Amino acid sequence: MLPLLISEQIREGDAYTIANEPISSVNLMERASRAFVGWFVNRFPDKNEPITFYCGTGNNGGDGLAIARILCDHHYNKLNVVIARFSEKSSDDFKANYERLKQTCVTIKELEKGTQIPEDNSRVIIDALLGSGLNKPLAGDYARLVNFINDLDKTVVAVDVPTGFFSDGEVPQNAIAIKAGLVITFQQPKINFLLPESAPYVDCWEAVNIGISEKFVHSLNSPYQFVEEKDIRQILKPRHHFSNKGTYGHVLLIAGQEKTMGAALLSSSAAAHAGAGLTTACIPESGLTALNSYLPEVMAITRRENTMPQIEWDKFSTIAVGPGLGKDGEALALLKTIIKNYKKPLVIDADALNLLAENKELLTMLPAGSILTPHMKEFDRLFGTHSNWWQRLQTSIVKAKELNLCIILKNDYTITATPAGKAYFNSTGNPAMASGGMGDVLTGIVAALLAQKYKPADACIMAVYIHGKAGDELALPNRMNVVLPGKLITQLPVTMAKLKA
Ligand SMILES: NC(=O)C1=CN([C@@H]2O[C@H](COP(=O)(O)OP(=O)(O)OC[C@H]3O[C@@H](n4cnc5c(N)ncnc54)[C@H](OP(=O)(O)O)[C@@H]3O)[C@@H](O)[C@H]2O)[C@@H](O)CC1
Ligand SMILES: [K+]
Repeated sequence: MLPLLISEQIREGDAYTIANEPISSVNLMERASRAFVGWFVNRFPDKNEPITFYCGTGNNGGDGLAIARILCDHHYNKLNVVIARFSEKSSDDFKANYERLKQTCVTIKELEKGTQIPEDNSRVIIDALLGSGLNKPLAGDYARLVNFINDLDKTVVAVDVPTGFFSDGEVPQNAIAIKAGLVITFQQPKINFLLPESAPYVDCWEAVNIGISEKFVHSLNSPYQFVEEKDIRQILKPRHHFSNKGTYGHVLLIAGQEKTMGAALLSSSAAAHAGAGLTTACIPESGLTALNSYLPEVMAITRRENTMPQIEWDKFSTIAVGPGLGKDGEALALLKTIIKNYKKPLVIDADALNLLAENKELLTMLPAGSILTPHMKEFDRLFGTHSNWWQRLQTSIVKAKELNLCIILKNDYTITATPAGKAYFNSTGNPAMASGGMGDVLTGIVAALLAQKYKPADACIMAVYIHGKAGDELALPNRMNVVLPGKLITQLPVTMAKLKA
């Protein structure tokens, strides 16, 4: 896992690396700037393209000056630097890089407080005004310059963080900040890049390694973690010879109503495709023909109106409840019966989450290690309204701990909060997956992995990753606009096999 740090910890990591590698501060800046350039030259290979750098006088500005010099060494020949002298202070590494840049043929302009901003005819803009040192919203000259740059409507590449955008903590609504087409960020994505508030400011980002001490970073034991493919490869177990269907557990999905049988079919199919040894669906009697024809692999327990279904609780390795279940009195009675009789972790999704939201006392009665899979609205119904995602992130951590549950908060970079107080950000998935039924598929995968004896936190992290990865494998190479859930399900065995290879 890649630990994600808040800006104060990022500064500590820089300082630790400087003191213990050891490396001088200006050489660390040089390393960061070279890492930036390494990525930049691949994306912007045209050396005749006019590029303007807007640099502040702190270390972010110092990076900007160093990047301009290094690009000049690479024979980029239309480089202009504008230094925003809005503060009396300048950092030592800024000063050192200013002296170095003066030795090159890069044009340097100085922009004083309150003076007119010069015309800009560049094609590409590098934003190196402010980085992770931001400590208040932009105002005055900074705000004026940032609005000017945004109005130019050019391709903007931000160094480390778009100027004015807070790396962590609550992002003020309508904040004035650079709208970057690309952010080349140092060492780790900043936590707020992974939350929806970043959408207007960060079109895409790339994290480049600058050699910050990994030992130190891990010692901070950050609650925020970024899940990468290597982490999933480590957890995923191979299927062995001489194993049989019993080895991989029995999932029971309690789902569907007459008009929402699709949700039951998708979640059951996903469980079977994600490797559950046996899958049973508890569905309304009217859905039996659909189940038998669509999914001959899946067994059925049928539900009749005003009758509680007969369930042999001990038979099942895990139970998932909710997709298409409805929120009527019968659904509530069924949910209560499940909670009363079943003592292993449950997976709770969709309508079952809304039933919990309306009957909050049930939340504290769920078996330890149970998994909730809310999207934003379901999350707020359960835990109260939130005005931003930073708050939601904090609540997910607090509630997962307090209730001894895992919470999968669905979004781009879906967050899994665990009872151990961690929040894992997923790194797979794409907008083509924004389609009805995708959540039902995820529920089926989570249940299948629980049945295969993965610990609840691992089952969540893996399911979310695999779900997104299957969507990426379908959508990205084929440039698909939409990936339908049924299609994604058939990709699951392929994706899982690749991850085990
Ligand atoms: N440390 C390292 O070794 C490495 C660092 N690296 C680079 O350093 C960057 C962080 O640099 P930084 O700490 O100097 O802060 P930076 O973002 O340039 O801001 C400068 C100053 O601006 C001020 N300020 C804040 N908010 C403001 C506002 N709203 N309006 C006006 N002023 C405002 C505030 O000063 P203050 O107001 O507190 O006096 C702040 O100190 C990081 O993003 C990365 O690019 C890399 O080279 C890797 C190695
Ligand atoms: K910046």
